[in-house]
Amino acid sequence: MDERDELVTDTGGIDVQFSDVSYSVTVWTPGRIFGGPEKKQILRNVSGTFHKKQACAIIGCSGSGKSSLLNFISGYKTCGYKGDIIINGQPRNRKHFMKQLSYIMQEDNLQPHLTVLESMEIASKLRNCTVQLDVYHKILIKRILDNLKLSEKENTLAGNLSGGERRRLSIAVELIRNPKVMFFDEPTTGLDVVSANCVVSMLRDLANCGKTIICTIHQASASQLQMFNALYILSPTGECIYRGQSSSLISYLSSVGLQCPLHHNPADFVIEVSSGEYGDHNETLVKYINNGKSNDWNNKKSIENYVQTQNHRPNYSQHKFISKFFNELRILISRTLIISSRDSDFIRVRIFVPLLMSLLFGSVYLNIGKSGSFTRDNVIMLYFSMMAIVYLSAYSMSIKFPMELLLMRLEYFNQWYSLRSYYTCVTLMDLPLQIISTGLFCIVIYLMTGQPFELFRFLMVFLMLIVTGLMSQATGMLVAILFKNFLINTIVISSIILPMTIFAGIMLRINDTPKIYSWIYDVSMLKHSMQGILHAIYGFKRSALPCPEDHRFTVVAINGLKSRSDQMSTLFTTGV
Ligand SMILES: Nc1ncnc2c1ncn2[C@@H]1O[C@H](COP(=O)(O)OP(=O)(O)OP(=O)(O)O)[C@@H](O)[C@H]1O
Repeated sequence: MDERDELVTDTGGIDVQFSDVSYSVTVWTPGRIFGGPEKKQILRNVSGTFHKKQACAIIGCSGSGKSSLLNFISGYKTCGYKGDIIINGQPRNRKHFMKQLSYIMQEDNLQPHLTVLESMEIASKLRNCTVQLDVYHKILIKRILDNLKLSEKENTLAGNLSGGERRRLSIAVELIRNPKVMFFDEPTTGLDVVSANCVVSMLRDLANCGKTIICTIHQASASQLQMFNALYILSPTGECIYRGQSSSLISYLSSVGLQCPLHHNPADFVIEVSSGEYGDHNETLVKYINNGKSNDWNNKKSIENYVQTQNHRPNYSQHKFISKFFNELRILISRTLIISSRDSDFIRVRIFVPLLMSLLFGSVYLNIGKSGSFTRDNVIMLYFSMMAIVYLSAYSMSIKFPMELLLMRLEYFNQWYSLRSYYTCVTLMDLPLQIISTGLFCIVIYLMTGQPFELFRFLMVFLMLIVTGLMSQATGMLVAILFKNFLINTIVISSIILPMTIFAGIMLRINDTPKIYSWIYDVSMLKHSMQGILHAIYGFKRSALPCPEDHRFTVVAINGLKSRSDQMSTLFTTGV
């Protein structure tokens, strides 16, 4: 079978079954004397099945646990959950299942600085692991855009699309991968009725193509409700009060004595019932549907009908996802280059802020390095220059990275690329920026403050600053990954760097440090960087610096001294 045949052949759908799913979280209760954690049950032993070729909506009032259920079934979250997930009759293999699903969340998984067509092409390149798309894949992209009514917006930036168009583009980029199961978290929230109807009708079309569509809906109109094949309704206490066909909902409620008023939206009515507006019926309903285990209201016949109509619907491809590191890397790098060329504010700040800082330092400490009488000030200037690089590098990464982390998490969860390719791309793409900004900073400082005019000394100082900057960036990235929050990142970064400034050998002399802390000097990157910079400036048999008579010390090159510690202590203890 050639690739084209494979792309138009439906390889069978997926039934997703879950049983006795519970989810509890730890909450802090202020009512208790000293507060303290308490377990709050969000989902209570719910069960059910989402069938292939069906679009199923999970509905319920706000906070009933719809997103929590979706997160667990998709495998996006597992912590705090109990229960079994069965895929086509077999226990779920999460890794394997992830390759067959797409999760489209409320937040767009879109790069705002890419056009609609670019977003589709990059998604297709990553999916096919190719840097060049062939005619067939271009046609496939056109077909998906036509189906989702986005063809006219091909050249519009994703960030400039309307809410409904963005939602449709989020779905379009995922369709490139042709997943068998698609999860949507509130795809209609924030859309007007027409756009919401358009999205729901598209979900139904996708189900008719053979996919399993599972989505949470916050507020559904009666007409939208009818477009779904099946409904799964949660009570405010996280139990199932209905599971079955959307068309059977009214009969189901009647069978327990609840008459939906004429002209009343059944979705609104069932939510009102679950909230207790017509008395407490939840217990009866949960028992009646056996907390989702009962299959009585699911009409299999209607499912078969959709199977028969699927050939008349657009068919999205099934293709093996083969991840090739270098191709992924090339595609990610080209994507980053396009985005950077359109969003250059961050790059400009990264280059111009260090440049301005170096001009300020340079003008304050003008030609200070030429005179032996200012050696101490020169050492302090070099120390502050290094600290400027440390702070700029650590903060730039810790603040920029969390912004990308959410998108990366979604793309990675949806199997767009491997983490290895992503992190390699981030590091490689930032390296030239780091080199340029540190290079400009170093050139200005070095020349303005009158450091020795020797290329090898300059290159050594430059290298020390680059290495220190990269280490600070790595620290910033680590903190960003661990805490994922700008405010916490800022505090944590400060509390890591500030104590390190003490152990750089400048603020506190090594010999004066209590023995218990002396090991910190061995692991302090600032101390090693500072030592390297001072060696570059004053070491390597540098001749004596001119020093006026009235100064007590004539500064000599320290290279002649026997050991590194002698050199350092000479520098610091002579008051230089
Ligand atoms: N990690 C958590 N810690 C504390 N509470 C949580 C946590 N995760 C979820 N919850 C709580 O669980 C309840 C269900 O959350 P969930 O997002 O699943 O509801 P939902 O039905 O999707 O709500 P909505 O329709 O408003 O989006 C909410 O009350 C939420 O505050």
